Amino acid sequence: MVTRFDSISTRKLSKALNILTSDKTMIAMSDYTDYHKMVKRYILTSVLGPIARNKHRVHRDTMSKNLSNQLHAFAPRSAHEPINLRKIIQSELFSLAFKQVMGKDIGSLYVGDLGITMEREEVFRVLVTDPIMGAIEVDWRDFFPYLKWIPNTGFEKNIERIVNRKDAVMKALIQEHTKRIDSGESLECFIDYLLSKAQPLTDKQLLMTLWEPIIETADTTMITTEWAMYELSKSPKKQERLYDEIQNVCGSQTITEEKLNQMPYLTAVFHETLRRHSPVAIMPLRYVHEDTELGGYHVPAGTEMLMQLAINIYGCNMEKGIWENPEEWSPERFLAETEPIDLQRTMAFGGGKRVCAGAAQAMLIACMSIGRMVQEFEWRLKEDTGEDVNTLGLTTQKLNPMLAVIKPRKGCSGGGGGGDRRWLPMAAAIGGGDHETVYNIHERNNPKIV
Ligand code: HEM
Repeated sequence: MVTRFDSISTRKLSKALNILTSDKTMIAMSDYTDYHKMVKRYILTSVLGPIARNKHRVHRDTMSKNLSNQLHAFAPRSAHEPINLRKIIQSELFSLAFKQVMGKDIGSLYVGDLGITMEREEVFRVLVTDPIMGAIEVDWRDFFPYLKWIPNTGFEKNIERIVNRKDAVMKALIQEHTKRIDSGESLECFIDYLLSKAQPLTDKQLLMTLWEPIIETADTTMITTEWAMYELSKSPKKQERLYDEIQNVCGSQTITEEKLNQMPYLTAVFHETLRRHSPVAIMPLRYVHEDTELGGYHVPAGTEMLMQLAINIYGCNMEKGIWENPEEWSPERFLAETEPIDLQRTMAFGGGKRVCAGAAQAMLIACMSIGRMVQEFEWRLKEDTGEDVNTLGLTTQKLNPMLAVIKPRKGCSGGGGGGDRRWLPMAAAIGGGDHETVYNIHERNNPKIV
Protein backbone atom coordinates (compact mmCIF):
# COMPACT_ATOMS: atom_id res chain seq x y z
CA MET A 1 0.00 0.00 0.00
CA VAL A 2 2.79 2.42 0.91
CA THR A 3 4.43 1.99 -2.49
CA ARG A 4 1.14 2.63 -4.27
CA PHE A 5 0.21 5.85 -2.47
CA ASP A 6 1.31 7.97 -5.42
CA SER A 7 -1.31 6.56 -7.73
CA ILE A 8 -4.17 7.17 -5.33
CA SER A 9 -3.63 10.77 -4.33
CA THR A 10 -6.87 12.44 -5.42
CA ARG A 11 -9.49 13.12 -2.75
CA LYS A 12 -13.12 12.04 -2.58
CA LEU A 13 -14.88 14.14 0.05
CA SER A 14 -18.17 13.84 1.91
CA LYS A 15 -20.70 16.65 1.56
CA ALA A 16 -19.74 18.01 4.99
CA LEU A 17 -16.04 18.07 4.13
CA ASN A 18 -16.75 19.69 0.78
CA ILE A 19 -18.52 22.59 2.48
CA LEU A 20 -16.00 22.85 5.32
CA THR A 21 -13.02 22.89 2.97
CA SER A 22 -14.68 25.40 0.60
CA ASP A 23 -14.64 22.88 -2.21
CA LYS A 24 -11.24 21.39 -1.48
CA THR A 25 -9.46 24.74 -0.97
CA MET A 26 -7.28 23.10 1.67
CA ILE A 27 -3.96 21.38 1.10
CA ALA A 28 -4.87 18.20 2.97
CA MET A 29 -8.24 17.89 1.24
CA SER A 30 -7.49 19.21 -2.25
CA ASP A 31 -6.86 17.15 -5.36
CA TYR A 32 -3.33 16.69 -6.58
CA THR A 33 -3.33 19.81 -8.78
CA ASP A 34 -0.97 22.73 -9.47
CA TYR A 35 -2.83 24.67 -6.77
CA HIS A 36 -2.13 21.87 -4.28
CA LYS A 37 1.56 21.82 -5.17
CA MET A 38 1.83 25.60 -4.91
CA VAL A 39 0.23 25.99 -1.48
CA LYS A 40 1.99 22.92 -0.11
CA ARG A 41 5.24 24.57 -1.15
CA TYR A 42 4.17 27.77 0.66
CA ILE A 43 3.34 26.01 3.90
CA LEU A 44 6.59 24.04 3.79
CA THR A 45 8.63 27.18 3.05
CA SER A 46 7.08 29.32 5.74
CA VAL A 47 5.90 26.97 8.47
CA LEU A 48 6.75 23.29 8.26
CA GLY A 49 9.88 22.66 6.17
CA PRO A 50 13.34 22.34 7.78
CA ILE A 51 14.36 26.02 7.40
CA ALA A 52 11.00 27.28 8.66
CA ARG A 53 11.12 24.83 11.57
CA ASN A 54 14.45 26.34 12.63
CA LYS A 55 12.98 29.84 12.50
CA HIS A 56 10.00 28.75 14.63
CA ARG A 57 12.17 26.90 17.14
CA VAL A 58 11.75 29.76 19.61
CA HIS A 59 7.97 29.16 19.71
CA ARG A 60 8.40 25.43 20.36
CA ASP A 61 10.86 26.16 23.16
CA THR A 62 8.41 28.64 24.66
CA MET A 63 5.68 26.03 24.48
CA SER A 64 7.84 23.50 26.29
CA LYS A 65 8.70 26.06 28.96
CA ASN A 66 5.09 27.13 29.44
CA LEU A 67 3.98 23.51 29.74
CA SER A 68 6.55 22.94 32.46
CA ASN A 69 5.60 26.16 34.28
CA GLN A 70 1.93 25.30 34.26
CA LEU A 71 2.51 21.77 35.54
CA HIS A 72 4.76 23.01 38.35
CA ALA A 73 2.19 25.60 39.33
CA PHE A 74 -0.47 22.90 39.41
CA ALA A 75 1.50 20.07 41.03
CA PRO A 76 0.91 20.99 44.71
CA ARG A 77 -2.85 20.56 44.35
CA SER A 78 -2.69 17.66 41.90
CA ALA A 79 -3.45 14.96 44.52
CA HIS A 80 -6.87 16.51 45.24
CA GLU A 81 -7.59 17.85 41.82
CA PRO A 82 -6.14 15.62 39.08
CA ILE A 83 -4.67 17.44 36.15
CA ASN A 84 -6.47 17.66 32.81
CA LEU A 85 -3.49 17.60 30.49
CA ARG A 86 -5.59 17.97 27.36
CA LYS A 87 -6.67 21.49 28.29
CA ILE A 88 -3.12 22.65 28.87
CA ILE A 89 -1.63 21.10 25.75
CA GLN A 90 -4.50 22.22 23.55
CA SER A 91 -4.10 25.80 24.70
CA GLU A 92 -0.32 25.74 24.23
CA LEU A 93 -0.59 24.24 20.74
CA PHE A 94 -3.18 26.84 19.80
CA SER A 95 -0.81 29.53 20.95
CA LEU A 96 2.07 27.99 18.97
CA ALA A 97 -0.11 27.77 15.86
CA PHE A 98 -1.03 31.45 16.14
CA LYS A 99 2.58 32.51 16.54
CA GLN A 100 3.57 30.53 13.44
CA VAL A 101 0.63 31.71 11.38
CA MET A 102 -0.08 35.26 12.59
CA GLY A 103 3.19 36.10 14.35
CA LYS A 104 1.62 36.40 17.80
CA ASP A 105 -0.78 34.66 20.15
CA ILE A 106 -4.40 35.68 20.34
CA GLY A 107 -6.35 37.14 23.25
CA SER A 108 -9.88 38.36 22.64
CA LEU A 109 -10.92 39.35 19.14
CA TYR A 110 -13.58 41.69 17.78
CA VAL A 111 -15.33 39.89 14.93
CA GLY A 112 -16.91 42.60 12.78
CA ASP A 113 -19.07 40.30 10.63
CA LEU A 114 -20.73 38.86 13.75
CA GLY A 115 -20.71 42.11 15.71
CA ILE A 116 -19.25 40.44 18.81
CA THR A 117 -16.01 40.19 20.75
CA MET A 118 -14.88 36.61 21.26
CA GLU A 119 -12.67 35.40 24.08
CA ARG A 120 -9.78 33.09 23.21
CA GLU A 121 -11.68 29.93 24.22
CA GLU A 122 -14.51 30.78 21.88
CA VAL A 123 -12.07 31.49 19.05
CA PHE A 124 -10.64 27.99 19.68
CA ARG A 125 -14.12 26.48 19.52
CA VAL A 126 -14.95 28.31 16.29
CA LEU A 127 -11.64 27.57 14.52
CA VAL A 128 -10.92 24.06 15.81
CA THR A 129 -13.57 22.18 17.78
CA ASP A 130 -16.68 23.02 15.75
CA PRO A 131 -15.15 22.29 12.32
CA ILE A 132 -13.78 18.95 13.58
CA MET A 133 -17.22 17.99 14.86
CA GLY A 134 -18.82 19.26 11.64
CA ALA A 135 -16.44 17.16 9.54
CA ILE A 136 -18.00 13.93 10.77
CA GLU A 137 -21.61 15.04 10.28
CA VAL A 138 -23.22 12.52 7.99
CA ASP A 139 -25.43 13.50 5.09
CA TRP A 140 -27.35 10.37 4.08
CA ARG A 141 -27.09 11.58 0.46
CA ASP A 142 -23.36 10.71 0.57
CA PHE A 143 -24.45 7.08 0.40
CA PHE A 144 -27.08 7.57 -2.32
CA PRO A 145 -25.51 10.00 -4.81
CA TYR A 146 -28.38 9.49 -7.28
CA LEU A 147 -30.72 11.04 -4.68
CA LYS A 148 -28.58 14.14 -4.12
CA TRP A 149 -31.30 16.36 -5.66
CA ILE A 150 -33.45 15.80 -2.51
CA PRO A 151 -32.88 18.76 -0.14
CA ASN A 152 -31.35 18.15 3.28
CA THR A 153 -31.58 21.72 4.52
CA GLY A 154 -31.03 21.12 8.26
CA PHE A 155 -27.72 19.38 7.59
CA GLU A 156 -26.48 22.06 5.19
CA LYS A 157 -27.53 24.94 7.47
CA ASN A 158 -25.61 23.44 10.40
CA ILE A 159 -22.39 23.05 8.41
CA GLU A 160 -22.80 26.46 6.81
CA ARG A 161 -23.18 28.06 10.24
CA ILE A 162 -19.88 26.48 11.32
CA VAL A 163 -18.20 27.73 8.14
CA ASN A 164 -19.65 31.26 8.40
CA ARG A 165 -18.42 31.69 11.97
CA LYS A 166 -14.99 30.28 11.14
CA ASP A 167 -14.74 32.57 8.07
CA ALA A 168 -15.84 35.61 10.10
CA VAL A 169 -13.10 34.98 12.68
CA MET A 170 -10.42 34.36 10.05
CA LYS A 171 -11.50 37.51 8.19
CA ALA A 172 -11.19 39.58 11.37
CA LEU A 173 -7.72 38.14 11.99
CA ILE A 174 -6.59 38.77 8.43
CA GLN A 175 -7.83 42.40 8.61
CA GLU A 176 -6.06 42.98 11.92
CA HIS A 177 -2.77 41.57 10.64
CA THR A 178 -3.00 43.27 7.25
CA LYS A 179 -3.23 46.58 9.15
CA ARG A 180 -0.17 45.57 11.18
CA ILE A 181 1.80 44.80 8.02
CA ASP A 182 0.63 48.03 6.35
CA SER A 183 1.83 49.97 9.38
CA GLY A 184 5.34 48.61 8.74
CA GLU A 185 5.44 45.98 11.52
CA SER A 186 6.52 42.70 9.95
CA LEU A 187 6.83 39.38 11.75
CA GLU A 188 8.30 35.97 10.87
CA CYS A 189 5.02 34.20 10.15
CA PHE A 190 2.82 32.64 7.49
CA ILE A 191 0.49 35.60 6.86
CA ASP A 192 3.43 37.95 6.29
CA TYR A 193 4.98 35.42 3.91
CA LEU A 194 1.76 34.90 1.95
CA LEU A 195 1.04 38.62 1.64
CA SER A 196 4.55 39.69 0.70
CA LYS A 197 6.45 36.81 -0.90
CA ALA A 198 3.92 34.41 -2.40
CA GLN A 199 1.87 34.76 -5.56
CA PRO A 200 -1.37 36.57 -4.65
CA LEU A 201 -4.12 34.21 -3.53
CA THR A 202 -7.86 34.94 -3.70
CA ASP A 203 -9.49 36.01 -0.41
CA LYS A 204 -10.94 32.53 0.03
CA GLN A 205 -7.65 30.79 -0.72
CA LEU A 206 -5.80 33.06 1.69
CA LEU A 207 -8.33 32.42 4.45
CA MET A 208 -8.26 28.65 4.00
CA THR A 209 -4.46 28.45 3.70
CA LEU A 210 -4.02 30.38 6.95
CA TRP A 211 -6.71 28.42 8.80
CA GLU A 212 -5.30 25.03 7.81
CA PRO A 213 -2.15 24.95 10.01
CA ILE A 214 -4.14 26.34 12.94
CA ILE A 215 -6.59 23.43 12.97
CA GLU A 216 -3.90 20.88 12.10
CA THR A 217 -1.48 21.99 14.80
CA ALA A 218 -4.08 22.11 17.54
CA ASP A 219 -5.57 18.65 17.09
CA THR A 220 -3.50 15.60 16.08
CA THR A 221 -0.34 16.50 18.02
CA MET A 222 -2.41 16.95 21.18
CA ILE A 223 -4.08 13.57 20.63
CA THR A 224 -0.73 11.78 20.27
CA THR A 225 0.78 13.48 23.32
CA GLU A 226 -2.25 12.79 25.51
CA TRP A 227 -2.39 9.09 24.54
CA ALA A 228 1.35 8.68 25.14
CA MET A 229 1.10 10.25 28.60
CA TYR A 230 -1.92 8.10 29.39
CA GLU A 231 -0.04 4.91 28.49
CA LEU A 232 3.08 5.99 30.39
CA SER A 233 1.00 6.89 33.47
CA LYS A 234 -0.56 3.43 33.30
CA SER A 235 2.82 1.68 33.06
CA PRO A 236 5.22 2.89 35.79
CA LYS A 237 7.97 0.54 34.55
CA LYS A 238 7.91 1.93 31.04
CA GLN A 239 7.76 5.46 32.45
CA GLU A 240 10.85 4.75 34.57
CA ARG A 241 12.64 3.27 31.58
CA LEU A 242 11.99 6.48 29.67
CA TYR A 243 13.04 8.61 32.65
CA ASP A 244 16.31 6.65 32.96
CA GLU A 245 17.02 7.18 29.27
CA ILE A 246 16.40 10.93 29.59
CA GLN A 247 18.62 11.15 32.67
CA ASN A 248 21.41 9.23 30.95
CA VAL A 249 21.36 11.55 27.97
CA CYS A 250 20.52 14.91 29.61
CA GLY A 251 21.84 14.56 33.15
CA SER A 252 20.97 17.73 35.03
CA GLN A 253 20.05 19.66 31.90
CA THR A 254 16.58 20.20 30.56
CA ILE A 255 15.83 18.05 27.53
CA THR A 256 16.30 19.83 24.19
CA GLU A 257 15.43 19.00 20.59
CA GLU A 258 19.13 18.36 19.84
CA LYS A 259 19.09 15.44 22.26
CA LEU A 260 16.04 13.69 20.82
CA ASN A 261 17.95 11.52 18.36
CA GLN A 262 19.97 10.03 21.23
CA MET A 263 16.80 8.70 22.84
CA PRO A 264 15.54 5.59 21.06
CA TYR A 265 13.04 4.72 23.77
CA LEU A 266 11.36 8.14 23.53
CA THR A 267 11.18 7.71 19.74
CA ALA A 268 9.69 4.26 20.27
CA VAL A 269 7.08 5.70 22.67
CA PHE A 270 6.06 8.16 19.96
CA HIS A 271 5.79 5.53 17.19
CA GLU A 272 4.04 2.98 19.36
CA THR A 273 1.47 5.61 20.33
CA LEU A 274 0.87 6.39 16.66
CA ARG A 275 0.44 2.66 15.99
CA ARG A 276 -1.86 1.84 18.89
CA HIS A 277 -3.84 5.10 18.76
CA SER A 278 -3.44 6.31 15.16
CA PRO A 279 -4.76 9.90 15.30
CA VAL A 280 -6.10 9.65 11.74
CA ALA A 281 -7.61 6.17 11.84
CA ILE A 282 -9.09 6.22 8.36
CA MET A 283 -7.41 8.21 5.65
CA PRO A 284 -9.62 10.74 3.87
CA LEU A 285 -11.15 8.90 0.88
CA ARG A 286 -9.23 8.89 -2.39
CA TYR A 287 -9.77 8.14 -6.06
CA VAL A 288 -7.47 5.88 -7.99
CA HIS A 289 -6.17 8.09 -10.80
CA GLU A 290 -3.62 5.71 -12.34
CA ASP A 291 -3.82 1.99 -13.05
CA THR A 292 -2.40 0.27 -10.05
CA GLU A 293 -2.26 -2.98 -8.14
CA LEU A 294 -3.24 -3.24 -4.50
CA GLY A 295 -2.98 -6.44 -2.47
CA GLY A 296 -2.84 -8.50 -5.67
CA TYR A 297 -5.92 -6.83 -7.21
CA HIS A 298 -5.71 -4.82 -10.40
CA VAL A 299 -7.38 -1.43 -9.79
CA PRO A 300 -8.10 0.48 -13.00
CA ALA A 301 -7.97 4.26 -13.29
CA GLY A 302 -10.05 6.61 -15.33
CA THR A 303 -13.07 4.36 -15.59
CA GLU A 304 -16.48 6.01 -15.48
CA MET A 305 -17.11 5.09 -11.86
CA LEU A 306 -13.77 5.93 -10.34
CA MET A 307 -12.74 3.60 -7.61
CA GLN A 308 -12.84 5.05 -4.10
CA LEU A 309 -10.41 3.92 -1.49
CA ALA A 310 -10.70 4.16 2.25
CA ILE A 311 -7.34 3.26 3.75
CA ASN A 312 -7.92 1.77 7.17
CA ILE A 313 -4.83 2.76 9.14
CA TYR A 314 -6.33 1.52 12.40
CA GLY A 315 -6.95 -1.91 10.83
CA CYS A 316 -3.39 -2.10 9.42
CA ASN A 317 -1.90 -1.19 12.80
CA MET A 318 -4.00 -3.74 14.67
CA GLU A 319 -3.36 -6.57 12.21
CA LYS A 320 -2.29 -9.72 14.09
CA GLY A 321 -0.28 -11.03 11.14
CA ILE A 322 1.94 -7.95 11.20
CA TRP A 323 2.13 -6.96 14.87
CA GLU A 324 2.52 -9.33 17.82
CA ASN A 325 -0.20 -8.67 20.46
CA PRO A 326 -1.38 -5.58 18.62
CA GLU A 327 -3.74 -4.58 21.49
CA GLU A 328 -0.79 -4.12 23.79
CA TRP A 329 0.96 -0.72 23.96
CA SER A 330 4.60 -1.71 23.92
CA PRO A 331 7.31 0.73 22.74
CA GLU A 332 9.78 -2.18 23.10
CA ARG A 333 8.52 -3.64 19.81
CA PHE A 334 10.14 -0.72 17.96
CA LEU A 335 13.43 -1.11 19.81
CA ALA A 336 13.74 -4.60 18.38
CA GLU A 337 13.63 -3.24 14.82
CA THR A 338 16.90 -3.52 12.94
CA GLU A 339 16.22 -0.61 10.56
CA PRO A 340 15.80 2.97 11.87
CA ILE A 341 12.09 3.58 12.42
CA ASP A 342 10.56 4.97 9.28
CA LEU A 343 7.53 7.25 9.54
CA GLN A 344 5.74 5.01 7.06
CA ARG A 345 6.01 1.99 9.36
CA THR A 346 2.65 2.81 10.93
CA MET A 347 1.40 4.92 8.01
CA ALA A 348 0.03 7.34 10.62
CA PHE A 349 1.20 10.24 8.46
CA GLY A 350 0.10 8.71 5.16
CA GLY A 351 2.66 8.49 2.39
CA GLY A 352 3.65 9.24 -1.19
CA LYS A 353 2.79 12.58 -2.72
CA ARG A 354 0.19 13.31 -0.07
CA VAL A 355 2.33 12.54 2.95
CA CYS A 356 1.62 14.74 5.97
CA ALA A 357 3.49 18.03 5.68
CA GLY A 358 3.54 18.48 9.46
CA ALA A 359 5.02 15.10 10.46
CA ALA A 360 8.41 16.46 11.53
CA GLN A 361 6.87 19.32 13.51
CA ALA A 362 4.40 16.94 15.20
CA MET A 363 7.21 14.58 16.13
CA LEU A 364 9.37 17.36 17.59
CA ILE A 365 6.54 18.83 19.65
CA ALA A 366 5.15 15.52 20.89
CA CYS A 367 8.57 14.06 21.79
CA MET A 368 9.74 17.25 23.51
CA SER A 369 6.50 17.52 25.50
CA ILE A 370 6.48 13.86 26.53
CA GLY A 371 10.19 13.94 27.35
CA ARG A 372 9.99 17.08 29.45
CA MET A 373 6.87 15.99 31.32
CA VAL A 374 8.50 12.68 32.27
CA GLN A 375 11.84 14.31 33.06
CA GLU A 376 10.24 16.68 35.57
CA PHE A 377 7.32 14.67 37.01
CA GLU A 378 6.16 11.23 38.02
CA TRP A 379 2.82 10.52 36.42
CA ARG A 380 0.04 8.30 37.76
CA LEU A 381 -3.50 7.97 36.53
CA LYS A 382 -6.21 9.21 38.88
CA GLU A 383 -7.22 6.14 40.91
CA ASP A 384 -10.68 5.52 39.57
CA THR A 385 -9.69 6.08 35.95
CA GLY A 386 -10.62 2.81 34.26
CA GLU A 387 -9.73 1.58 30.80
CA ASP A 388 -10.18 4.20 28.17
CA VAL A 389 -11.06 4.01 24.53
CA ASN A 390 -10.64 5.84 21.26
CA THR A 391 -13.47 7.83 19.82
CA LEU A 392 -13.46 7.72 16.10
CA GLY A 393 -14.23 11.11 14.59
CA LEU A 394 -12.22 12.82 11.91
CA THR A 395 -9.36 12.17 14.33
CA THR A 396 -9.11 9.64 17.15
CA GLN A 397 -9.40 11.39 20.50
CA LYS A 398 -9.48 9.70 23.85
CA LEU A 399 -13.13 9.45 24.83
CA ASN A 400 -12.49 11.18 28.16
CA PRO A 401 -9.63 13.55 28.85
CA MET A 402 -6.84 11.83 30.75
CA LEU A 403 -6.82 12.75 34.46
CA ALA A 404 -3.48 12.30 36.18
CA VAL A 405 -1.77 12.95 39.48
CA ILE A 406 1.71 14.42 39.10
CA LYS A 407 4.62 14.65 41.51
CA PRO A 408 7.76 16.69 40.77
CA ARG A 409 10.81 14.45 40.55
CA LYS A 410 13.58 14.81 43.09
CA GLY A 411 15.67 17.87 42.37
CA CYS A 412 13.02 19.46 40.21
CA SER A 413 10.70 21.61 42.27
CA GLY A 414 8.24 24.32 41.35
CA GLY A 415 7.73 27.38 43.44
CA GLY A 416 4.35 28.96 44.33
CA GLY A 417 1.51 29.73 41.99
CA GLY A 418 1.47 31.83 38.87
CA GLY A 419 3.89 29.63 36.98
CA ASP A 420 6.86 30.74 39.09
CA ARG A 421 9.12 27.75 38.62
CA ARG A 422 12.45 26.93 40.16
CA TRP A 423 14.54 24.13 38.77
CA LEU A 424 17.04 22.57 41.14
CA PRO A 425 19.61 20.83 39.01
CA MET A 426 20.00 17.16 39.90
CA ALA A 427 23.69 17.63 40.71
CA ALA A 428 22.95 20.52 43.09
CA ALA A 429 20.10 18.61 44.68
CA ILE A 430 22.42 15.79 45.63
CA GLY A 431 25.15 18.15 46.75
CA GLY A 432 27.33 17.93 43.65
CA GLY A 433 28.06 21.59 42.89
CA ASP A 434 26.21 24.23 40.91
CA HIS A 435 25.55 22.99 37.45
CA GLU A 436 22.76 25.38 36.62
CA THR A 437 22.50 25.60 32.85
CA VAL A 438 22.07 28.76 30.79
CA TYR A 439 18.68 27.41 29.78
CA ASN A 440 17.63 26.96 33.38
CA ILE A 441 18.86 30.40 34.39
CA HIS A 442 16.86 31.85 31.53
CA GLU A 443 13.80 29.97 32.75
CA ARG A 444 14.20 31.12 36.31
CA ASN A 445 14.36 34.71 35.12
CA ASN A 446 11.36 34.32 32.86
CA PRO A 447 8.88 32.41 34.93
CA LYS A 448 5.75 33.73 33.29
CA ILE A 449 3.70 32.05 30.61
CA VAL A 450 4.88 33.74 27.43
C1 HEM B 1 0.58 13.39 15.03
C2 HEM B 1 0.23 14.37 14.25
C3 HEM B 1 -0.28 14.22 12.84
C4 HEM B 1 -0.78 13.14 12.18
C5 HEM B 1 -0.95 11.73 12.72
C6 HEM B 1 -1.11 13.56 10.84
C7 HEM B 1 -1.64 12.73 9.87
C8 HEM B 1 -1.89 13.12 8.57
C9 HEM B 1 -2.46 12.27 7.56
C10 HEM B 1 -2.86 10.83 7.76
C11 HEM B 1 -2.52 12.97 6.42
C12 HEM B 1 -3.08 12.48 5.08
C13 HEM B 1 -1.98 11.81 4.32
C14 HEM B 1 -2.49 11.07 3.13
O1 HEM B 1 -3.60 11.30 2.67
O2 HEM B 1 -1.71 10.25 2.63
C15 HEM B 1 -2.01 14.29 6.69
C16 HEM B 1 -1.89 15.29 5.75
C17 HEM B 1 -1.47 16.56 6.03
N1 HEM B 1 -1.07 17.03 7.25
FE1 HEM B 1 -0.86 15.95 8.96
N2 HEM B 1 -0.80 14.89 10.70
C18 HEM B 1 -0.30 15.34 11.90
C19 HEM B 1 0.13 16.61 12.18
C20 HEM B 1 0.12 17.67 11.29
C21 HEM B 1 0.51 19.02 11.59
C22 HEM B 1 1.00 19.50 12.95
C23 HEM B 1 0.35 19.75 10.45
C24 HEM B 1 0.57 21.22 10.16
C25 HEM B 1 0.63 22.15 11.01
C26 HEM B 1 -0.11 18.86 9.42
C27 HEM B 1 -0.35 19.22 8.12
C28 HEM B 1 -0.76 18.36 7.12
C29 HEM B 1 -0.94 18.77 5.74
C30 HEM B 1 -0.72 20.17 5.16
C31 HEM B 1 -1.37 17.63 5.04
C32 HEM B 1 -1.70 17.53 3.57
C33 HEM B 1 -0.54 16.97 2.77
C34 HEM B 1 -0.93 16.78 1.31
O3 HEM B 1 -2.08 16.52 1.02
O4 HEM B 1 -0.05 16.89 0.46
N3 HEM B 1 -0.25 17.60 9.97
N4 HEM B 1 -1.63 14.37 8.00
